[in-house]
Amino acid sequence: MSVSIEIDGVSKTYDRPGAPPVKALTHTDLTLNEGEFFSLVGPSGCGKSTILNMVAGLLDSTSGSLRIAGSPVTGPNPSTGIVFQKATLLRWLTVYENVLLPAKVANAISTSTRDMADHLLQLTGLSDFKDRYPSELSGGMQQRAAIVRALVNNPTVLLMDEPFSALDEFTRETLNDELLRLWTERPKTVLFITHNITEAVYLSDRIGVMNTKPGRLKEIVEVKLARPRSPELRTDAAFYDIVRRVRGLIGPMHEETESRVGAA
Ligand SMILES: Nc1ncnc2c1ncn2[C@@H]1O[C@H](COP(=O)(O)OP(=O)(O)OP(=O)(O)O)[C@@H](O)[C@H]1O
Repeated sequence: MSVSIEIDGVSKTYDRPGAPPVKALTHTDLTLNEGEFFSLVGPSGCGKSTILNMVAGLLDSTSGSLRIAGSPVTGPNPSTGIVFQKATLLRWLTVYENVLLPAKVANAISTSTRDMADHLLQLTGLSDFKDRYPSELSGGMQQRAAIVRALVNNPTVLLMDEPFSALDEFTRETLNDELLRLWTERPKTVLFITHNITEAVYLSDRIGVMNTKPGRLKEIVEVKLARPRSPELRTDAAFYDIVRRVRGLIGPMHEETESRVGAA
């Protein structure tokens, strides 16, 4: 199995003018294999987004190195797709124009890009909405469009920072299944951040459990559950064993974080 993302001795301290620096992440080593679905969970402020933003090339590390497919991360990379908690669609563009935007910016719109956009819009049930504007879509539909936009260039790496946390439980579970379908159809390495432990277990091959003060990777839990996964899995005893294990590793602080996020 080839290595996809390498995080090697990475730490991050945020310098703040006129205020003490914030040590967000201590020495962290993590390797993701090609095609792996890997989630990061942990209490608020443990450095999950900091790791994702460094892998995305949006943030420099203070020390250590990050590589994707063997090449150092030096900035945003067209072969890395990113989905954030908010869909960040441009409100003056239609859904179709939004999903084609990264290809347009990269000057790479071709028949195959359009075919890919059409295919992904169909897979996510958005075909009939492609000429609508973001404000005409529900939150779940907007997030589907953001996922299609991230996948249109067929990136080798997909980074997702709490992509479903603003959605209701039913929509979240539906999108979990859609995401797994898309990932199975075109395998890619996924780094996924969530506060929802059942979501992490349902989606992932492995889960990195982080701790705070200072932010660090505490343990990696393997999710040895067969694929393809389907909703019944959520009531399976083996599934719940893993959920309990991850919850136990995070500790009681997480209950507070989960309810805060749930209430948001
Ligand atoms: N630009 C910044 N300047 C200063 N401190 C920052 C900055 N960004 C993040 N931090 C701090 O770094 C630490 C890690 O933040 P980060 O957002 O990576 O955590 P997280 O685990 O993703 O949190 P959450 O689950 O709440 O999104 C926190 O203490 C946060 O306050």
